[in-house]
Amino acid sequence: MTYFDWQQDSLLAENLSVQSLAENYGTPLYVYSKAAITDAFLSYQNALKDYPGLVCYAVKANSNLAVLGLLARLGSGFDIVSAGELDRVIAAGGDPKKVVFSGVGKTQAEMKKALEAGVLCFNVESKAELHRLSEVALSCNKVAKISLRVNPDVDAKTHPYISTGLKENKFGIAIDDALDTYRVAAALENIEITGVDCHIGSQLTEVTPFLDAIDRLLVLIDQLKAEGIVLKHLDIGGGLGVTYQEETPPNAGDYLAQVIEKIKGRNLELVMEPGRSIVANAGILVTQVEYLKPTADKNFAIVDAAMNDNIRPALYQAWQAIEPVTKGSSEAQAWEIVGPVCETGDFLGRDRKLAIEAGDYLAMFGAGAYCFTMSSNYNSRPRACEIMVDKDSAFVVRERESFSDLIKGESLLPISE
Ligand SMILES: Cc1ncc(COP(=O)(O)O)c(C=O)c1O
Ligand SMILES: N[C@@H](CCCC[NH3+])C(=O)O
Repeated sequence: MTYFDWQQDSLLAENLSVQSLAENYGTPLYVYSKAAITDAFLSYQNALKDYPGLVCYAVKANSNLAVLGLLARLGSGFDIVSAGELDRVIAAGGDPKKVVFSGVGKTQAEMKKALEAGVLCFNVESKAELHRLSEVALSCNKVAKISLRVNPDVDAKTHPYISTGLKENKFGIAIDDALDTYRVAAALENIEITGVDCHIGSQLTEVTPFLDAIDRLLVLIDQLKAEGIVLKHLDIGGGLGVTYQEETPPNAGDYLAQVIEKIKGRNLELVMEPGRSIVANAGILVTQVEYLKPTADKNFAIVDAAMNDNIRPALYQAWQAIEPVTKGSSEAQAWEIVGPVCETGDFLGRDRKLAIEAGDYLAMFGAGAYCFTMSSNYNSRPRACEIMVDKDSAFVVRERESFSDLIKGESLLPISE
């Protein structure tokens, strides 16, 4: 099923006209499809029907409460990287006992909060973190369940900024140090070893790097077993890619079938942390063309969304499809789709062949993941409104920010003579 589809010349979000949504709610506007999120989650969940496992949606991809609440009701667990994300999960009705806590820089306060909430597991990324976690757990009389995030040194073959499993990356514990670090963990107070974890990068379009990483972890799991450290779960992280342009990533079912084939018979519960593959193609960013500015060199279409709304093109040269939401009859030309922000890098798309006029609405696809969550107020731009569509209904799931949101917490200096 397609969730953003064309009916004659008009783009629909489920059953609703995107043009009408833009007119009603204003732009820039994020539009999410409830059915798209549900189906993407269920493709993971269904792959686990004959194997014990837990899908822990990576909150960082899209942390809107409505998204988290929807996934919580479907039975999802969550992968978090901050106390703020834990608070969001709880506020959305998620179960902290299904939460894994990742991240290289957990503070003492964050550890305490997560211990008190009773999270399922801490994915520990260094020996120093292990010592700190033991101290914090001791001080609040809790036992911290842990897995070590192992950096298996495999090439995820993705953009260098979103590759995390090579030894030069800051993430995880080098595979060669993992055994020793588990021995340290086994001797620490208030620490219970429950698993092992790896996350080698994001937007992977092949299964091989995942399987290579798992092979390395299985060797480690056997070595640990020989020392009497028996792991209950294997967390394979997130990272499965999506189609933005012409990528052909495997679907979740095929990917998980290969993972399960590799680990079956080992009595290991499977944990995973997908983010992008659940929400990316469940969202679009709708923007209006403010001005057309043809120049001798290039044609610029200046739109009302900018790098502060979606920084992916500026940050990773990411390509996301852009189309007018109502197809007109004007002639297609190549346009640079740029925002109003005062940066040369403020572009959403380059050299796009489009038939557009000032006032038209454009949809940027693949905008459900790592778009709103990485948005900012740069240039004092209020963040966009987010809505979720469910068949024939639309719900505002985050209001457009106002000037008072922009200056919240700020104050003028007292006047001194
Ligand atoms: C530890 C961890 N888990 C899960 C994810 C989610 O990854 P993705 O959105 O690529 O599925 C990330 C982000 O890459 C991550 O850093
Ligand atoms: N923000 C990145 C993904 C980062 C993954 C975080 N571990 C993107 O938009 O592609």
